[in-house]
Amino acid sequence: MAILVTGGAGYIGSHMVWCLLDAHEDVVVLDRLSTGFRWAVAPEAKFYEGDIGDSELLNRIFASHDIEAIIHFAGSVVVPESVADPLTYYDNNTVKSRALIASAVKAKIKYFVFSSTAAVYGTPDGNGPVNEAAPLRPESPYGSSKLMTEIMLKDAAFAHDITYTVLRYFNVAGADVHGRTGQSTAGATHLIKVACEAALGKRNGIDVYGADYPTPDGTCIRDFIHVTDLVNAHLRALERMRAGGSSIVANCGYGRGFSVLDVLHQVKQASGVDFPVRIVERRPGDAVSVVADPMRITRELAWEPCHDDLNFIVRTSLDWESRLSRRNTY
Ligand SMILES: NC(=O)c1ccc[n+]([C@@H]2O[C@H](COP(=O)([O-])OP(=O)(O)OC[C@H]3O[C@@H](n4cnc5c(N)ncnc54)[C@H](O)[C@@H]3O)[C@@H](O)[C@H]2O)c1
Ligand SMILES: O=c1ccn([C@@H]2O[C@H](COP(=O)(O)OP(=O)(O)O[C@H]3O[C@H](CO)[C@H](O)[C@H](O)[C@H]3O)[C@@H](O)[C@H]2O)c(=O)[nH]1
Repeated sequence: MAILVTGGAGYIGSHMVWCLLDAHEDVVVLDRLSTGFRWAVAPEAKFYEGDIGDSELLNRIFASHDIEAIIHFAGSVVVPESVADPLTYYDNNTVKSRALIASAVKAKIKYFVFSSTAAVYGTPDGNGPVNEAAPLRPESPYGSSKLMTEIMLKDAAFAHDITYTVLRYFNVAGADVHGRTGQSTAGATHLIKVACEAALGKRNGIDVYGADYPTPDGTCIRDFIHVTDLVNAHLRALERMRAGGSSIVANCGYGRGFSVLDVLHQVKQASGVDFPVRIVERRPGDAVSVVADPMRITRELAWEPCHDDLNFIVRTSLDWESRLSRRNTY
């Protein structure tokens, strides 16, 4: 049987594809290549270029492959973009996920893993780590669009014979330790990616969006998880469901927060480049501090992170960024 990876040409999805192939799984990828790249998909995976909302294409995929599970990464991922263009986010993340879930139910797919986000929590109460029972108060259309998909999945699984795992990612960063893939989107907005571009001279420094937040150094705090640990959690989720585990929602993070300035300090140290840092206005939609309580994933999925180290995360990101420069100058 095969695993269908939607968004498998994107940053996290392309790592998932390698991880599944390394575990000797058969992999089918569906991606419309809006932010992903065909070259990022491992050659051993079967690739379909198309949209998750195209139910005819999905029917063809289900007819051609014996799909056991769907791991659903495809979506639009930039928080401020969702604030500026909410309806596009609701369409791509919610409406099209509904179509994908409907196709999965119709085809009697057994297992579904969904990429959700810490953005469903908004700004958690207090400064401590947030667990899965915390109130769900997204502060951006991006977060709301993902929360709606979580709700649809829960209701669909109640009514139909499908088991799901919702993984709420905190801030994903780093790159494949073998250098096979990494974050490659041009004009990226993610902090570590932008900082690495600045370190390698691809940008003229970095803007820090607000240094007047109620945190020790005034900048926002995030829990950065290495992408390899993250995709391994998906593999654990699949194994757990295959062993009869019931539907579950789990945070994916390490449980430790770093401020924006902490991260920039690490990137400067690891690269040896003192790039310019400019403090500018706050960015709409940013929560102050978002750190995971990883208890559930550790316990239920027997997940053991291997790369809980900001310096390692930054170094693999820098390595990938250098590879990308060489690749683009071929
Ligand atoms: N990067 C993070 O820090 C982070 C954090 C939390 C959650 N997530 C979630 O993880 C998933 C993957 O994120 P990413 O960082 O790899 O983003 P990405 O933009 O690199 O990957 C998304 C992929 O989905 C494809 N895609 C988008 N809409 C599609 C559609 N309608 N049909 C088919 N393909 C489509 C894109 O071409 C791209 O290859 C997303 O669902 C995102 O919400 C990411
Ligand atoms: O050039 C930059 C980029 C980011 N930041 C700051 O760095 C922090 C992290 O920002 P990112 O854009 O890297 O990530 P977000 O926390 O906004 O969002 C990410 O993590 C979320 C989960 O917490 C979502 O899942 C989302 O998909 C993913 O983009 C924020 O305070 C942001 O204002 C800067 O100061 N300058």
